Amino acid sequence: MNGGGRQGLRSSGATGVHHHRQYSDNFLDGASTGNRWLQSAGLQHLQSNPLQDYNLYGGGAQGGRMYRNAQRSYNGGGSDYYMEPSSPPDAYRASTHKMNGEDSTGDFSPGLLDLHSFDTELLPEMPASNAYESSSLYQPIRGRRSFDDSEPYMMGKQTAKARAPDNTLKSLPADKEKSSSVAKIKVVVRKRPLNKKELAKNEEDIIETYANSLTVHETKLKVDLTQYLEKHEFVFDAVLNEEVTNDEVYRETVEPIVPIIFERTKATCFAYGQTGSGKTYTMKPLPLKASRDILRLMHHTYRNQGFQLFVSFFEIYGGKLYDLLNERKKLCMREDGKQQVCIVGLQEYRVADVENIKELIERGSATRSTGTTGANEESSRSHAILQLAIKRSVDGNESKPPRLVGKLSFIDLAGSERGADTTDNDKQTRIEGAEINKSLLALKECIRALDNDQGHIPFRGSKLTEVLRDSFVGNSRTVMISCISPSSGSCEHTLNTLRYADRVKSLSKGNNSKKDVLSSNFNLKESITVPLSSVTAPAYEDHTADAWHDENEGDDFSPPEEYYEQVKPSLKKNGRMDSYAMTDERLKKPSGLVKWKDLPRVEPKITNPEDDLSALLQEEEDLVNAHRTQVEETMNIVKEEMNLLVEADQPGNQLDDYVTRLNAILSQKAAGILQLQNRLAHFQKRLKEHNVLVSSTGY
Ligand SMILES: Nc1ncnc2c1ncn2[C@@H]1O[C@H](COP(=O)(O)OP(=O)(O)OP(=O)(O)O)[C@@H](O)[C@H]1O
Repeated sequence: MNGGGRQGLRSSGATGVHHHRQYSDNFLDGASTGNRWLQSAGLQHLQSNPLQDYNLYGGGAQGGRMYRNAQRSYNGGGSDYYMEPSSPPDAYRASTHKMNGEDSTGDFSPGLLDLHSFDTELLPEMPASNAYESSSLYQPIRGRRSFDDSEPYMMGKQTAKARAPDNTLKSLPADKEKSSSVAKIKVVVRKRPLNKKELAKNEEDIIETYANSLTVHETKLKVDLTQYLEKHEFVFDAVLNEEVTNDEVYRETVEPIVPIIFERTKATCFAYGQTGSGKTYTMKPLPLKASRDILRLMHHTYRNQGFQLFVSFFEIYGGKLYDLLNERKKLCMREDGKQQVCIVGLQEYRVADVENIKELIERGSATRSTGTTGANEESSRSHAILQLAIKRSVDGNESKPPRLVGKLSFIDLAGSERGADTTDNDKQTRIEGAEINKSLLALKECIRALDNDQGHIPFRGSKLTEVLRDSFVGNSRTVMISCISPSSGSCEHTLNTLRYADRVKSLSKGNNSKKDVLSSNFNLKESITVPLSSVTAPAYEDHTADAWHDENEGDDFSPPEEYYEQVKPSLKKNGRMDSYAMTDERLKKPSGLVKWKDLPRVEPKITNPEDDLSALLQEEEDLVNAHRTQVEETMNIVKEEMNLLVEADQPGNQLDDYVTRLNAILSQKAAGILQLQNRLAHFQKRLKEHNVLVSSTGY
C-alpha cells in the first residue's frame, strides 16, 4: 500500500469529522427522527451513534480533493479528439405548429400553444456524405481516430472476459419476444486500468473482478497502526474488467435496447462515477454505435416505414441547460398541459448517415469540454445528455411533423464526488457541488420509483430528472454503468460509487425474490476483515447466474389489507423532519405511496396444522433472514440519505423535497419490517404449537 494513499485516507477522516460537525444540528435532528422511527418499528436495538455511523460513509472531503487535484492534472484536456466547432446549418423554423413531433395531440392551454411555436427546432436533413451501406457501418473510418483509440494503458493481470464474436447483425432481431425480455434496469460496473500516474505513484490495483461480481480490498489501520485488509464484495448484472473494450461494453449495455426503441420505448443509459473513472471514455462511443444499429434497422427491418432519426446534444451545468450543438446557447425547459417536457430552442438534427452523427457528436463533445478555461473541470461539473430520437411521419405523410416513437438518452454525469465539494472555499464550487448532489440523489429516487412501478415519479427533484421526465414514464429501460478506478488512492470514492450502484440494483423488482434478497444481503454484508499477511485470492461462489432481473419475475402476493401503511410525513417550516410515529390509526388502506410489491417476497408455503415441522422451521428462518435484510437495507438507506441531506444543506437548496422523500422511504421500509414482524409472530405462534423453542428476532 502506498504510504501517501494511506495518509490521504487518514487525513480525510479527520476532515470529515470536522465538516460533519458544522451540520450536527440538522443531522442529529434527522438522526433522532431515524431513532424514533426505529423505535416505532420495534428496532430500537439498532439505534446507533449517528455521528459515528456517518463518519463511516461521509469522510474524505479533503483527502478526496487532494486526490482529485492529482486526477485533474492527469486528465488534462480529457477529450479524445477535438474538432473546431462548425456552425450548425441555419435553423429551419417551420410554421408555428409543433415542430418536434412529440407525441401529443395539442390540446394545450393557450399559453402553451405559444410555447410550442418555439419548440425543438427541426433542422433540414443533413446531406448524407455517402449512401447507406450496411457493410460500411462496421469499417473503420479512414483518416480519423476511432472512438476506441486511447492512450496505451498497462493492463492488469486478470484474465479478460471472454470476447464475444461481433454478433451485432445477429443480435438485432425484429423478434419482439426477445426485445420485451430486456430488463427494466440493468446495473453494470466498468473498471478502468491503472493509469500512468497511478502506476508512477506505486498505487495498487485493489479491485478483483469475477464473472458478475467484484471485491474491493481496502487497506485499513488498526489503532496500534498495524494494517489489515477489509474486503467488500459486490454483485451486479455485469462486471467489466480493464481489458473489456468499448465494443464489448456496447454489446453488454445498449445493444439489447436498440430494437425496442422502435416499439415506443424510452431508454436511458448513464455513466456514474468519480472524476477520471472513465465515464466519458465509456459513454462517448455508445451513441455512435447505437445510431449505426438504429440506421441498420431503419434500412432493413423497418425499411420504407417512415422512421427518421434525430440527434440532440445538450448539457446541464449549474442547473441550467446549454445546447452543445448550437454554441452553448442557453435553453429553457417548459412543461406543457400534458406534462410533456419541452426544451425550448434545442436544436435537433435529422440524420441519415453515420458520418453526420459522428460529426455532431464530435462537435458537441468539443463544445462541452472547451466551454470554459478549465476544460476537464467544466466537463466533470456538467451532465451531458445526447438523445437519439426515432420519429415517424403520420400516415407516411412527410409534410406533417413526425411524431416521437422512441428515444435513447445517453448521459455522461458529472463526477459523483463533485457533490461532496460543499466545503470548498469557492462559493460557486459549493453551489455547483450541491446542485450535482441534488441531481444524483434525484436520479436515484426516480430510478427507484420507476422500478417499483410507483405512480409518482419524483422527477421534479432536479433539472436532470425533469429533463428526463419522459424517459421515466411509460415503457422505459435504464442502464447504469458505474465506472471505477482500480487504484488504492481512489478506494473511498470507488466504494461510494459501488454503494450507489448497489442501491440502484437492490431496488430492482427482481430482487424481491428470496434468492435475490440473499444476493442483496451478500452485497451489503460482505465486508470481511483479514490480516494483511494472510491475503489470498478469495474463493468465489457465483451468486448471480440469474442476476439479470426479469421484470415479470417476482409476482406480488396479496397482502392482508391491514398491512398497508398510509404515510403523510409532516414537515416543519425549517425543512426538518417532524416526528413520525406508527400508530394503529395509520394502518389503513393503500395510499399509493407504499406498495406491497416493494416488500420482500416470502412465499406463504404452509397453511394447515398438519404442516411438516422442518418446512415450518425453514420458513421461519427465511422470514428472519428477510427481516434482517430489510433492517440492514433500511439502516443503509438512513445513513446514505442522511449523508446526502447534510451535504445538500446549502443556502438556496430546498431540502423539503429530500426530507419528504426520505420520510416516504423510511415509512415504506417500516411497513415492510412491520409486516415481516407480524408474519414472524404468526409463525412463531405456530411453532409453539409444535412445542418448538422459538428464537427471538433480536439477533
Ligand atoms: N477503460 C479504459 N481504458 C483505457 N483508458 C481509459 C479507460 N477509462 C478511462 N480511460 C482514460 O482515463 C482518462 C479519464 O477518463 P474520462 O475522461 O472518461 O473520465 P471521466 O470519468 O469522464 O472524468 P470527468 O468526470 O472528469 O469527466 C481518459 O484519458 C481516458 O482515456
